[in-house]
Amino acid sequence: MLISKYSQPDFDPYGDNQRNAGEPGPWQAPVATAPLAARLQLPGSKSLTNRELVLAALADGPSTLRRPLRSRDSELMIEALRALGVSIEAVPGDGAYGPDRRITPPEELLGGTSIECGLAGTVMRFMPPMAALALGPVAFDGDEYARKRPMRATIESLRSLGVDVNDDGRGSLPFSLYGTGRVTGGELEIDASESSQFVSALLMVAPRFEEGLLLRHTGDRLPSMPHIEMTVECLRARGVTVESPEPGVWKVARQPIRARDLTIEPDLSNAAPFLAAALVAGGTVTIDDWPATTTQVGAHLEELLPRFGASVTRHGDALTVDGGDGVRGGAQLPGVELDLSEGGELAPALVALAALAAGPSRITGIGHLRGHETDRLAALAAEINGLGGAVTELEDGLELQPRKLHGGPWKAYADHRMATSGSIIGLAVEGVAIDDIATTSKTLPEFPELWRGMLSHDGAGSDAAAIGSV
Ligand SMILES: O=C(O)C1=C[C@@H](OP(=O)(O)O)[C@@H](O)[C@H](O)C1
Ligand SMILES: C=C(OP(=O)(O)O)C(=O)O
Repeated sequence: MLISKYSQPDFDPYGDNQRNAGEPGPWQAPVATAPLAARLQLPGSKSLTNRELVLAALADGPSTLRRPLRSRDSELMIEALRALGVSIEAVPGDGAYGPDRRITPPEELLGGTSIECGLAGTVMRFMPPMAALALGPVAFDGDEYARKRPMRATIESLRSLGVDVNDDGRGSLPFSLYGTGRVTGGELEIDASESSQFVSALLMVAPRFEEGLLLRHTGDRLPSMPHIEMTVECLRARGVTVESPEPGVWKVARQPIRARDLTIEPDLSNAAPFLAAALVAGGTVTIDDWPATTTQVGAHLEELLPRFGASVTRHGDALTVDGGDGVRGGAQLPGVELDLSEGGELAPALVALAALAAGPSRITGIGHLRGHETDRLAALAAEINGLGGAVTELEDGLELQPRKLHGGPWKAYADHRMATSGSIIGLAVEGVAIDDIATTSKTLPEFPELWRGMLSHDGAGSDAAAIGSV
């Protein structure tokens, strides 16, 4: 299978975020030495950026995305769409984190190409149904671990829709399909219990199927429902009618997807480690441009962080988390019982807090995290236990007993959220050495500098200054 090397003419995700932020060896997670008084502006949402790129590419005219995310996952999506003939230009914007994007759909999507998915779930799940609308063969592959992420629902659903898919039967990357320029659509049953992205992917292209789509999820659970609601909202904002006659069933008729100019919200899931930091270091962390209403699951942090003792307030469009004295200042975080089936993406940050808590915790509903960038349940248990923790893996979650942690190596497993999870623990535990902080470039290449910036705006003298201001 021909797979092009990951390349971006106008962006080097590792440029100013060299492996371990320019430091030789592992990245020494900085310890908090004073309460925080930090204010941050975060780059755009990965989930919104990659949905809007896809929808813009399928729309009835050009769209502009303002303040889109610029990270490995979004650049992989841009390259994937370009490979199918979509024109995506960088246009000047007001963002500190990169240019805006003008997306012009082609007359006809073209195959005869290969798509590099990296480790991006959104690319490996969203692109194949779209590629089925292209004319010609399209091959898909990704990073080593990407070949372990579940893809069976994608492969089987395309086959059920009559698409010619070539794979080795393992239900994972690599595989290829042969697009004929059209998909009939109609009724389809899928088991999306391993990832909501299977549903989102089909709903986004369904308006372009000849007969639309009546999609029924057959599995016994469906994780990350807010991400499906996000997909439905993005479609509705482009004039597409999506009906859900009953839970787990969606109906989309053939109809145009409208072109649209829009501003991408900041990534609220990437806000999680920064907001969690207030509970560890003590003091306050404020995130600017927090949307008044949003489909992003990061909005649940407003209810989740108070479970660990934080107080959360909003002033205009800023959200502030006050962590009081913080673990550093002697605060005892309570243990928690959480079902995170809706917000698995938030689990690595919240598990880090639970590992620093004074009481036991049980975090469940996240069995599907075994199919994320790495097996996050195994990875979190191994790394926290390596620092002296007492974490037990459950079938669908983790149980944590309170322990005093010590410093030591922390493996990121090429998982951005493992890297940021270790950074949270490192705020309170001296000597946490993260092997690959550069892996944060998957969704937040600026993480190391924003993290250090947050710590330099502490309550010990400096004013709460904006970090990453636009
Ligand atoms: O559609 C999306 O943008 C996402 C859906 C979720 O995937 P899962 O349903 O596989 O958890 C989430 O965890 C992932 O980070 C992004
Ligand atoms: C699961 C995640 O990513 P992906 O979009 O690659 O599935 C994540 O960002 O937590």
